[in-house]
Amino acid sequence: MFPQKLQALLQAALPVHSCRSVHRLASLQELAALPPQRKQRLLYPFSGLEAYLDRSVDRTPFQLFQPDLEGMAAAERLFRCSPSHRIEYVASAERMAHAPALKAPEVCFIGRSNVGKSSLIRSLFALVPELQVRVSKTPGHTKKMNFFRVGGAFTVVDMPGYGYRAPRDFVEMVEPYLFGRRNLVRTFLLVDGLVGLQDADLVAVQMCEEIGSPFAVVVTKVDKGGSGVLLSNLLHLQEFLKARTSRCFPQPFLTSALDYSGIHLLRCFLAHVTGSVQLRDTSPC
Ligand SMILES: Nc1nc2c(ncn2[C@@H]2O[C@H](COP(=O)(O)OP(=O)(O)OP(=O)(O)O)[C@@H](O)[C@H]2O)c(=O)[nH]1
Ligand SMILES: [Mg+2]
Repeated sequence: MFPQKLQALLQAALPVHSCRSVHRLASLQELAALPPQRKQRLLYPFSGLEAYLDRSVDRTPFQLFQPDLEGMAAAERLFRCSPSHRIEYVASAERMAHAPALKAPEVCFIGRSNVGKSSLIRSLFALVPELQVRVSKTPGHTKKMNFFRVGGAFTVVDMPGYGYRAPRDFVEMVEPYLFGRRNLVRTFLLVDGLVGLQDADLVAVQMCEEIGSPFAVVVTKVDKGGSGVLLSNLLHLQEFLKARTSRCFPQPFLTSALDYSGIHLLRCFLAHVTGSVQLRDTSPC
């Protein structure tokens, strides 16, 4: 048999789910072909809503994170694998004591079960399709803290969700991590754009404030449903954050794991807060 034919047969026999294909909007290069307005909405989803959201807010302390394309491209390079920069799953832990001893700056994603934590992380890592980040329609899917290494630059931690079908030992697992992990540089609290802030989120915000280190809010699933609901949830969120928090980054990050809105910006923010890229004209966040 010809070697090429043999290879083709072998490839046909490989399980097709071993590697996802890369979504076309996951890479900045592919966005160049989009109409300018669509590209702007995808890269800076907050900017289109700023006029509405900003009206009740004193602009002076309002800090927008709006890196240019060059900055986003530098961040994107960190989210691509190379032989000297491996992006990989490291370990899962049910207790802080079992968390891997990693020295790089760390960021973690918390939020209600089903809010889209794992999906968001999966879209951040979409340029590494062989990396498995498991998501599910069923709330309570992620049961442990999952650690992903981005070369030597930083670590991303996917947390189990709180609320409905949360692991019974959620508090014992997550609280010691949030209060005790010394290399944790930023906590991202996810809120569903269409559901808005829930009681359980208020407890999580309170906890983030008590931890005493900076955190940011990520609004998920902005592709879903009408913008009216999203807008009113955002106004409420913004008023709440302004009145009740002192550690939260004032700009919520609007994202969709489905159409990649805000994913490029969030990659850049992660790279920035972990000190992995230097951006022009951007103050420390
Ligand atoms: N339309 C839309 N659906 C999303 C988005 N992100 C997540 N989902 C869906 O929401 C459901 C839950 O997603 P997960 O990422 O597993 O949620 P999670 O927060 O990790 O959930 P737990 O692990 O159970 O805490 C899945 O059905 C996803 O497909 C999004 O941006 N847009
Ligand atoms: Mg999950």
